[in-house]
Amino acid sequence: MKLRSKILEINPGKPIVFINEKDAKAAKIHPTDLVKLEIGKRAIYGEAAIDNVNIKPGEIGLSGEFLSINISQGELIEVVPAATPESVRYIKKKMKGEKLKKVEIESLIKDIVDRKLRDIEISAFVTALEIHGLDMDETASLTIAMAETGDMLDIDRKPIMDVHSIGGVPGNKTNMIVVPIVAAAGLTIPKTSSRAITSAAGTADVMETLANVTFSLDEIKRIVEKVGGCLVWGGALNLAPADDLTIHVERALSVDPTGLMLASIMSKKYAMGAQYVLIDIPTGKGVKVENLDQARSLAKDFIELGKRLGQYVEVAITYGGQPVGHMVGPALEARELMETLISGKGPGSLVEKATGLAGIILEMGGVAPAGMGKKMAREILESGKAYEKMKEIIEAQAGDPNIKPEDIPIGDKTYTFVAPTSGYITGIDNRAITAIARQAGAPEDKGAGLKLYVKVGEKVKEGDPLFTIYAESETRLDQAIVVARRSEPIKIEGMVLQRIGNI
Ligand SMILES: O=P(O)(O)OC[C@H]1O[C@H](OP(=O)(O)O)[C@H](O)[C@@H]1O
Ligand SMILES: O=c1cc[nH]c(=O)[nH]1
Repeated sequence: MKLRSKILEINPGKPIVFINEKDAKAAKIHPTDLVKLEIGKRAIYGEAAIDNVNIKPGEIGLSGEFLSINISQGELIEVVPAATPESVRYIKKKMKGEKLKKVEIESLIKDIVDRKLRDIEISAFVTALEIHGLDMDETASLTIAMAETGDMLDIDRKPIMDVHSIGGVPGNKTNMIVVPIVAAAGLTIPKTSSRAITSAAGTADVMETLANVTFSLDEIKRIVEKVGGCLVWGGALNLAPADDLTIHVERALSVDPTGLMLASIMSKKYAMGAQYVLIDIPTGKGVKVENLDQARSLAKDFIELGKRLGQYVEVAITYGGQPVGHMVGPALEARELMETLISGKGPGSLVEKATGLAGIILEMGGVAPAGMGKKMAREILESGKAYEKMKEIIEAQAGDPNIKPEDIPIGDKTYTFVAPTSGYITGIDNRAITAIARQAGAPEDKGAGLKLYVKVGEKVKEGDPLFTIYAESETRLDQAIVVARRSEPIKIEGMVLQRIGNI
């Protein structure tokens, strides 16, 4: 059936094809069906929705997501129901726990990128990976397929360094301090980040409170050639384009299957042309990797995958037993890291982790002698050189380089929890902290999150503040308070943990 295009000024987050019910019935198209649009020799795909208000018979409404495809207003388009993609069979194969072949993985990734697989099928794929995993051959095929379905950055500088955290720990704004330290030392570090997956703030969400994170590859190249580094959102570029489409589903489920995580991270590093990559694996209770054995095994996988991609990879297993620093949520984290960069001092956990990671990269890149990287990283931070470099990066990414931490807007609806009893902080529940911050609206509401006043091992008196929740709406604040009351985000105990007698 040929219908006339009507480009709509709406962006539902995925390509939606709106059809009048009369035409839908005639063409045998049902709501949520996959629809194929034939425009000359091109075929593109979207999900069907019925709209009798804005779309007349003979018209087809196309959501803003189709704009990049170069369709003009009023163009005649052949609209047909699409056949079920072959890759759905491969998803079912993985659901049964079978190994996928390279060609099957390539076909799956191509179908995700071409939008032939809808969120419902991608979600089944993510779930199958969460349950059955991928072996190293499958992971390598997935990584290369994810990278090669997109563009590759080609920067004429050597060496190209990169850093990536597997995430999972609340308040992990560390790489926003690592990147300016490394770039200030003269190394090139084109850092791409994803938005939050399981946490309340991905690095791209935090950076977005300070500058633009959405650039084309040419723009990234110009930024990196000018200032030596960047902090951009991987999903904005046509770089490993399947990554953001799968992350969108992972975020809703708050899962990050290991094989997909390896491919997601390493495909972005591969596409950016990184030669030396440092991977941060936060390890501890309530994060993605809970013990050292699991961390070492994952480290081996990253190193092996790097070898297959021609990259030199090192891994830092870092302490993830409680949040990094005191702030959780995009704007709050941005305030904390900018305060740290400006003063050269900050919470011990943040400064230790950032200078430790940056130090390893400085040694990998050959600008610091072995064993001296951390000291050099700390000097760069304390001397203000890292802050000066961050200002350059913010300016190159169209932000205000002179922004003050207190100018970064945070939620004005707040609620503070206080210690119900005196004692020592014996635990901070990472999962509960993330759940509270997300319920408060993070990462979408940039000002939402929470501020911790205490860390593990510290002493509190009854009535001392433990943490403040920040939200941008009363409703979100109330919901976050309920989540906080239901969980025990901060554990306080006296020095006597248990009394046992009469055994
Ligand atoms: O904690 P969750 O949300 O699961 O993980 C996602 C975060 O981890 C990585 O951090 P970085 O960019 O290396 O700093 C990703 O890019 C993203 O920002
Ligand atoms: O970029 C990232 C980070 C963690 N996990 C992923 O899947 N991707």
